[in-house]
Order: sequence, then C-alpha cells, then structure tokens
Amino acid sequence: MWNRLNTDFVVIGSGIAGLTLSLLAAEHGRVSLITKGELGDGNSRLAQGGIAAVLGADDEPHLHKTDTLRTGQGLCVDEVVQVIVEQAPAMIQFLQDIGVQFDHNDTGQLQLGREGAHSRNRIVHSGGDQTGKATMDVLLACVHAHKNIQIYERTYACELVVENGECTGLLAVDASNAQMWFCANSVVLATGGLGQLYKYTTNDVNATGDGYALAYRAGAKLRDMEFVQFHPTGLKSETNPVPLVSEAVRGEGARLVNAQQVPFMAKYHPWADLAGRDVVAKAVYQEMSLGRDVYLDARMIEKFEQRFPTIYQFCRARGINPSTDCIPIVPVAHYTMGGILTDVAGQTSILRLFAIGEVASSGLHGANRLASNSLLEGLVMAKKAVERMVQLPRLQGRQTDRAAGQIAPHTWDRSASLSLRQRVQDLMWTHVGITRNQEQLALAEETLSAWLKKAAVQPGPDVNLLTTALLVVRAALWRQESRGAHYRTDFPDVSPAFETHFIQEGTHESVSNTPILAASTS
Ligand SMILES: Cc1cc2nc3c(=O)[nH]c(=O)nc-3n(C[C@H](O)[C@H](O)[C@H](O)COP(=O)(O)OP(=O)(O)OC[C@H]3O[C@@H](n4cnc5c(N)ncnc54)[C@H](O)[C@@H]3O)c2cc1C
Ligand SMILES: O=C([O-])CC(=O)C(=O)O
Repeated sequence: MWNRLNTDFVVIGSGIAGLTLSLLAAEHGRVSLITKGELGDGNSRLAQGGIAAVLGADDEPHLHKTDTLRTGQGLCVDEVVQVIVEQAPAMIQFLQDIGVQFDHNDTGQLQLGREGAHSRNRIVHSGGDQTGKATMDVLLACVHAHKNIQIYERTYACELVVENGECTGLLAVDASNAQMWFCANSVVLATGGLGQLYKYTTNDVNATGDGYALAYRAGAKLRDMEFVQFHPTGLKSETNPVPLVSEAVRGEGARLVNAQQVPFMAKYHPWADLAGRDVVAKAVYQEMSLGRDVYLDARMIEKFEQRFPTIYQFCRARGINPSTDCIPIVPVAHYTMGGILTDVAGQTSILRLFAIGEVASSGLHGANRLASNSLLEGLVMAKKAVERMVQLPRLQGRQTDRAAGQIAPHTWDRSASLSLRQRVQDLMWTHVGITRNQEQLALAEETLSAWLKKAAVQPGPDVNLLTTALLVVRAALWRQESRGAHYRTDFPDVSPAFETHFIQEGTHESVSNTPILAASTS
C-alpha cells in the first residue's frame, strides 16, 4: 500500500538546484526533500570550474548573454538567457550571504577565472577547484537547519501522480521498501543529468537520467535530448566516474598538445584552447582518431597545487605531476543540454510539475552549454520556480486515492541492474557518442527498444535508464545535421532547416510500460 503523506512542496534531488529550491520554498510551507543516495549526492558537489556571473569592471550582462547565445548555436531561448545572466550577480551575493566563501585576489576582489567561449573573466570559484563542494557544504548545513524541510535519504522517486492534467504528487520507495505517496501542491524534479548512460563520464553514479523518464511517463514534453555535451579533458582513466581536468586549467594558460608536445588547437579554431567545448572535444576526438594521444600541458601554471588542489590530487594518485608532466586526457560525457521543457519559471507542460537544474530544458543552453552556466542555472531557476509555485492556488488535499491506486505497489529494485547498465553504457558510448550516424543510431534504437520491452515487465530503474537512452537516440536520429554537441558524420554541416527544436511528448497512459512513440517539432 502507498502510505499517504501530505506536504506543500515535494522536491526530488539534492544537488544545487534541489537544495536551493528547498531552502527558498521552506519560507512558504513544508518541503519534503527526496534523494536517491545521501543528501547532497549528484553532480553539483563535483563541480570544479565555478559559477559564471558578470562581476568584473570590464564585463556587462549583454556580453555574458552574447557568449551564451553564440555557444548555444541558434537554439537558446532569448528571454531565459536574459533573465539568468541578469540574476547571476544576485545569486552569487545570495550564496555569500549564507556563508559560501569564494576565492579573492590580493586586492580583496573576487577572483574571476576564465573558461572556454567566455569573452571576459567571469567565473567565481571556491577553494580553487572545489566550487561545488564548498557551495554544497553551506547549502546542506542550511537545509539541515531548516525546520520546514523533511529529508528523505536513500529514497527513490518512482512515479509522478497526475490527475486531471495536474501533477498532484509522487510515489517513492525507501531503503526498507516502504512505499510513500507524497501529496503536494507542487512537485519539483531536480534530478540532474544522464552521464551514466555512457561508459566514460565525469558524472556521479546517481546521474542515470531518472527524471527524464519520470516526466515522459507522466506525459510531459521533453526538448532537444540529442544534445549531450562531451568535456574535452577527462583525465585518462578507466574509473567511473572519470576525474575531470577543469576547463579553468586552460583558462590559466594550459594547452592541449600531441605526443610530441606540439599544441594543435589553433588549427581548429581562432580561439584555440579556449574555443567552445564542442569545438575542443571534437578536435581532441579527431586527433585521437588519427591514432594520436592527447595531453594537457599545464606545466606553465605557477602554484598548480594551490589553484587546482582536487585535480592535483587526481593526477598525483596516478603518478602524474602537473608541474613537470603533461596530463593524458580523453573526451568524456559530461552534461545534458536537452531535458524537460520548461518556461522561464521552471513550469513544465504539466501544471504543478516543475523541473529545474540539469534535468530541465529551460532554453539557456541551446545546442551547447557555455562553461559554468549550469550551477548558475540551478540557482536562478530555483528562485524563479519558488516565485511561481507560491502563486498557485492550493490543492488542499484534493488528491484522490484513485490517482495513486492506478499504480500498483511494486517491489522496486532501487538501482538498475549492473549488467544492463554496462550494456547500455557500452552501446551509448560506441553508437551515440561524440559522433553518430544513421546506421549506428538505428541499431541503438532497435537494441534499446528490445531491451526495454523485456524490462518493462517490472517497472523500475532499468526501465528509466532505457527510456532515457531511447529519448536521446530518437532525438539524435531526427536531427540530420551537425550543430553544437550533436555531430552526425553523415550530415557534417549545420542546416538552417534544423534551426528548431525536437519535442518528445509522453503519454500519461504509458505509465507502466513506456512506449516511446509520440514526437513532434516546434
Ligand atoms: C565533474 C563535474 C564538474 C562540473 N563543473 C561545473 C562547474 O564548474 N560549473 C558549472 O556550472 N557546472 C559544472 N558541472 C555541471 C554541474 O555540476 C551540474 O550540471 C549541476 O551540478 C547539476 O545540478 P542539479 O542540482 O541539477 O543536479 P545534481 O547535482 O546532479 O543532483 C541531482 C540529484 O537528483 C537525485 N536523483 C536523481 N534521480 C533520483 C530519483 N529517481 N529519486 C530520488 N533522487 C534522485 C540525485 O541523487 C541527486 O541528489 C560539472 C559537472 C561535473 C560532473
Ligand atoms: O570545470 C569545468 O571544466 C567544468 C565546468 O566549468 C562546467 O561544466 O561548466
């Protein structure tokens, strides 16, 4: 039996987006905060480079906006970019007010770093390359201290409850398999990305893309799922996740070199090592396809250990000293630009269902995300969503037992089976990776569909994993061009005919067996 719990806001996910939203919403009512692992798990605490915000004397919001739009290659939503870059300095101030200590220079000003495709220095960071951890530690302390926030750790969000076109709750199971039905005035998906669909990724093990599948099954619209960003500089390693070597290292002067220690990026782009992430990842991939190993030469960076302590430790653990050795690197799956379609306040296509952070497609990133715009998006969209949610008329417990009753209680395995996860990761890496083509994608679609058919007998994480993988593949098949992070070897150029979005809309009826059929463009 689903055990009914009444609350005002249900928040799924405890990364930067979920924690910030919980804190702000808790000023207006009771928050139930649900997270798959321990509080604060996910990608946010791994963030290295920092948070982009216009704070320098030579910078202006319109420059940050221009950089974001250029990098997104025609698919950003202007209004959303405008709002997010304008709100950025206020959100940095918010973090400082609650206790986050950003790094300062000798004159006491915030130290502003540089990353790819930014025309100005505008990345604030903390502890050198520990921005995610430093920010999350403070947010976690605030959330723990707030009496209006009830925390549910090791609890897996299974299914959204939709009644009469409105999202009225969530079904979840905890580690003891207790089945909870959260009835709320609004439900927020802050479930992060899908990097774990890929064999090589920087993403936390929890980033399995559950939120996309939940939203799809509830009947929500998803946009631009083909755009998965590959970071050019994962530290060459067979571990999961692969450690990241931040783009900020190139911002401090490091250069990509071949085995002969010759820099090569200038031949690919005028901005060389600080070109957009898609350009650099593709260049590294091309060099490697010619059988050449690629390295990052960071030997010129003074006091590397102080500026990048995390990366320094990653390297030292593998016998590399960044001050004397070049660092072997590989491109790895890193970020999901596409996601659950939302407006500028995180409202999805289903009333009372919100999506914020990496799981959302707010329109900030388009076909390719500008570095350090993601933590920023999570912060701003958390604020915007709360402002909208508190205006909704209250449901006041109008949820009917029928809604949850439609979904039979299950014994949920809370993690996808290991062998299936590995098979999906291998398939996605080889067929839906940095480059893709019709043949590879068609085979991936066929294979994933067959696996999904088998898995759908027992709803759970396997179904979510496969559903999300299929959403990526279907979108990649549709986009017969190369734009941003999506590179089709059979359609290598940008096509004006595809300067548009790909929308996949779930059907609410598909709640237990997930046929992925409906798709449209807008
Ligand atoms: C190594 C690395 C470095 C990065 N560096 C930067 C950077 O410097 N600057 C920047 O802007 N961006 C950076 N990014 C990207 C950025 O960190 C993420 O996009 C961002 O943190 C996402 O925040 P989020 O709150 O949306 O999701 P996450 O922080 O990933 O949190 C998702 C949460 O949802 C929970 N969850 C998922 N599914 C379920 C479920 N079914 N039930 C319950 N809970 C669930 C997870 O457990 C987790 O708590 C980096 C990413 C990585 C991986
Ligand atoms: O540190 C990095 O390179 C990662 C980063 O900024 C981002 O993903 O925005």
